[in-house]
Amino acid sequence: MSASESPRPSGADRCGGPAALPKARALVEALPWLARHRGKTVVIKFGGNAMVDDGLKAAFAKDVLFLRHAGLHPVVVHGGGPQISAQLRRLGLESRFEGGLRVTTDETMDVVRMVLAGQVQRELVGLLNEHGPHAVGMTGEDARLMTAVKRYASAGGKPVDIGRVGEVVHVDTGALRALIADGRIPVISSIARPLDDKDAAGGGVFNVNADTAAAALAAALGAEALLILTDVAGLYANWPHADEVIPRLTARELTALLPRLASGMVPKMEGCLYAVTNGVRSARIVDGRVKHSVLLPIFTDEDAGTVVVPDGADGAEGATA
Ligand SMILES: Nc1ncnc2c1ncn2[C@@H]1O[C@H](COP(=O)(O)OP(=O)(O)O)[C@@H](O)[C@H]1O
Ligand SMILES: CC(=O)N[C@@H](CCC(=O)OP(=O)(O)O)C(=O)O
Repeated sequence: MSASESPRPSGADRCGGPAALPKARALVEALPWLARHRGKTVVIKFGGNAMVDDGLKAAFAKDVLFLRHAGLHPVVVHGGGPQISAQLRRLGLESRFEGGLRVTTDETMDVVRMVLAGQVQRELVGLLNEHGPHAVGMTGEDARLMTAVKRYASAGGKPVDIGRVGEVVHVDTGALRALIADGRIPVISSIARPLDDKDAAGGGVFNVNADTAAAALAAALGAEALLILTDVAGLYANWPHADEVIPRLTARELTALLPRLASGMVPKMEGCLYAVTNGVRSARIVDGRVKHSVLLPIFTDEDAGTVVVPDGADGAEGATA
């Protein structure tokens, strides 16, 4: 059939047919959220466990770019625990954790820095920059972004020395804000510069848990939201029974729950609590195994994972990312 003989398409066909309607509806539904979040900063922590699949990584990069093109300012903080452990294994070195924190010798720290800044961060920057000159990688060492003091783990109420593990005590957002203002997407590795010259001797740095780093950055930036992507659907009420995800917690409710939580979730929920008690409007644990899990809580009023809100926040759930 020649073009002149083609039947005249119906109105619906010309618009992509009835199958396209849900797409159009989704776009229209996103409109109020687009207006609401425009110009706001969102810190997204991409956990090492959610980062094991290439398809998920590519989808994550697209989501982050979508946020950027929708006028938000995404800041990515990445993990890499499993990737560090794999590299240590290859080198014949052991991985040991105390209270969810890696025991970090000087030798371990070299591997942590190499894997986080040299491998995981590079890969994410590369994926984001496949679509344009958007992403810039940094560690907490760059422009003194994060300064830390030595952190101890706790066992039976006693402090345990876990080596070169740091607790962020100061964030200098200058370079980060300049990148954001320039429309770039910062991709940050959780390594910090020591406050004390003695810890910094010989170029020493600290290994910071990536959830903790993301929370410190979200608070320092006055972010609208902190999203933590991990490998579970949210915070389960009766762990290890993965039956019921807690949809929403206030800061006070989370404070009461924290002493009963198991290790993987402790730095995440502590980070959420820190963020919402230091100016961030909402902090959410999201299932990073689900493609486009970043977009749903920001652009729809779908319940996703577990959201933590400051005490006294109204019930307007969709208003929180
Ligand atoms: N109450 C809970 N709800 C959900 N997951 C929990 C809970 N308590 C402990 N976990 C564990 O925390 C893990 C997530 O933390 P982690 O392994 O450090 O992930 P990531 O690499 O994303 O930081 C989950 O896979 C789960 O095994
Ligand atoms: C002190 C400490 O434990 N640091 C972490 C840093 C990476 C991290 O936090 O990665 P995930 O988010 O993937 O767990 C580590 O060495 O594994």
